[in-house]
Amino acid sequence: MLATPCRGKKVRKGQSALLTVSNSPPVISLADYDKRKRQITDELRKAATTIGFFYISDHGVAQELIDRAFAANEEYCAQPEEAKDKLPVVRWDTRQLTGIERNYLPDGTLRESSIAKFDVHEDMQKAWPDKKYCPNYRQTTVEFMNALPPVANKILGCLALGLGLPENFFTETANPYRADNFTFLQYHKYPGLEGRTWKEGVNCVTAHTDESLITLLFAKSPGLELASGRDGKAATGDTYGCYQVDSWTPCPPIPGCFTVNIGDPLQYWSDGVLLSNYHRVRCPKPDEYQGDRYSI
Ligand SMILES: O=C(O)CCC(=O)C(=O)O
Ligand SMILES: [Fe+2]
Repeated sequence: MLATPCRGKKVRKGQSALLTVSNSPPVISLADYDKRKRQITDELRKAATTIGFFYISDHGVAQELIDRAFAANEEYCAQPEEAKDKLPVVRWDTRQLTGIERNYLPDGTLRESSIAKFDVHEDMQKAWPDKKYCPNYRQTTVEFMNALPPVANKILGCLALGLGLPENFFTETANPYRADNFTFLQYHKYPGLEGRTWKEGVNCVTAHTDESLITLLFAKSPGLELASGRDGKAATGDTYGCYQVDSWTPCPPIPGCFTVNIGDPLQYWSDGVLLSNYHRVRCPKPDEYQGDRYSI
C-alpha cells in the first residue's frame, strides 16, 4: 500500500507533490454534535482528506481545565533537577512511554517534555512526579486526560462515518483505558530562544508525522507549521536530513480551539484517504515571540 523510504515514514501512493487546496486548516465546531453529525462529518472529511489538520471549537473541555493543564506543565518543568533525575526516562525504542524526555537543539539547548498515560497503566505509577514539587500535576493531568476521549471519540466517529464505516470503527480500537493502549498526553516546554538566529532548516521539532490516530494539541504560542498536501521527499534540508518540503503553512493556536491532526495509523487504515501530514515547530525568528513556548 505505502512505501517507507525514510525513518518509517511514507510516500503516498498516487498523490502528486502539490494539491491545489487552501492549506489553512478550517475551524470545525462540535456544537450540537448529535443534531449536526452529518454536517460535522462532511467538514471533517473534507479537512482530513485535503489538509490533514483542522481546528476544533465547541469541544466541551473547560478553559479553566486547559489553563490548569498548562500550569501543571510549568510545575513539572520547574522541579529541581535532582527530582527530575529520579523519574523514568521516555524510550521510544522500547515503548517506555511514561516519564521525562529531553531533546536538544543542535546548539545543545534543551527541550523538555513529559509523557503521561492514562492512570490505569501500571508504568504510570512510577512516572508521577513528587507531590512535594508538583502538588497538582497528577490530579490535573488525570482530569485533563479524562476530558479528552469524548472529544476524540466524536472526531473519530465522524471520520469513520465519512469513510462509510460504522461510527465505532476506530473508537473500539482506540480505547485509551485498555492496558495495551498507547494513548498518551505529552507536555512540551520549548525554551526561550531570545536573540538567537537559526540556520534555515533548524527547527524546534523537525518535520515529522504523528504515530497517533489523531493528535489533539493545545499550544500557547505560534511555531507549528504544516506541509499540507505535500509528500516528504527524501532529501537534505531538515535537521534529520530526511525531509524536504518547500512550502510550510503556519498553524498558530486559535484561543479555545484544539488543533487536530490525522496520524499515521489513520492514513494507513484509510489507504491514504485521510492524510497524516508533515508538520514541524519552527524556531522563532528574531522579530517574533522568542520566549518559552508550552504545548500539550
Ligand atoms: O508543540 C507543538 O506545537 C507540536 C509538537 C508535535 O508536533 C508533536 O509533539 O508531535
Ligand atoms: Fe507532531
